Amino acid sequence: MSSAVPIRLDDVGVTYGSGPTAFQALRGISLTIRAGEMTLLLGPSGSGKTTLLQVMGCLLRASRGQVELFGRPLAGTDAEGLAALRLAHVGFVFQHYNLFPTLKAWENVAIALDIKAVPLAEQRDQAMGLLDRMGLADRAGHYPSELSGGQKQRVAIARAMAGKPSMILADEPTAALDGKTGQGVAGTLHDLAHRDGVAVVVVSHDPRVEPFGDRVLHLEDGQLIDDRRRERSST
Ligand SMILES: Nc1ncnc2c1ncn2[C@@H]1O[C@H](COP(=O)(O)OP(=O)(O)OP(=O)(O)O)[C@@H](O)[C@H]1O
Repeated sequence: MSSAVPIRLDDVGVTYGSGPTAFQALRGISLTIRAGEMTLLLGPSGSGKTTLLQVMGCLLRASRGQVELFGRPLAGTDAEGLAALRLAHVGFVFQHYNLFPTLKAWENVAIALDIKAVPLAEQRDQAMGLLDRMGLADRAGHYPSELSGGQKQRVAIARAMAGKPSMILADEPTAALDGKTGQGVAGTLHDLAHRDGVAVVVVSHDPRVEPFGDRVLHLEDGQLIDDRRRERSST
């Protein structure tokens, strides 16, 4: 894992559209995301949380300002270069899991290893190891439809971890889960930050996730209005 800062943004703006319908979704965001901690991104609907996560994950280019991933400026990096950076550094977790329904749990994890060109023979072992870590060893041969929401989200987290990413970006990972299950998933993400040194960034509306954040960023109208660090996580 690189020792450089995972993500640095300097005066980043994102404008959707152009002309009279142009909309500024992000306005002058400057921040640094650190490894080994879980950063929460909170804010009202439409405040720009997903847009900011997409910029961090190299899915969306900033309209202005500088973005650096592990010390490397993204300006001037072509689409292929951005895709390579994503593959090397970023794992994504989504609200609705985005698992392949026709693949078993371990195959859903292994597919991320396949993209990373891990030899076939090792894919199953690595996928099983990750599922074991998520407490899902006995569910490895099940299809997503046979898993609970929390189990599906843990498979999705195992898949996100499969490429040994330096950061995990999660968009509303607990929104579809009941309270206790959501807290369990938030705890898992917190653990990945602290035990594996991964930079975890979680967009959430879910107040139950808040205690798991080491740092809480508040966005409003595309601007960062608050940036607080917790002394100690409650987990
Ligand atoms: N592709 C797009 N084209 C035009 N406007 C967009 C586009 N994507 C997002 N927006 C607008 O940009 C603003 C920020 O959207 P974004 O999805 O980042 O907010 P959010 O804080 O994640 O919202 P939510 O909590 O509802 O998911 C919103 O007003 C949204 O309507």
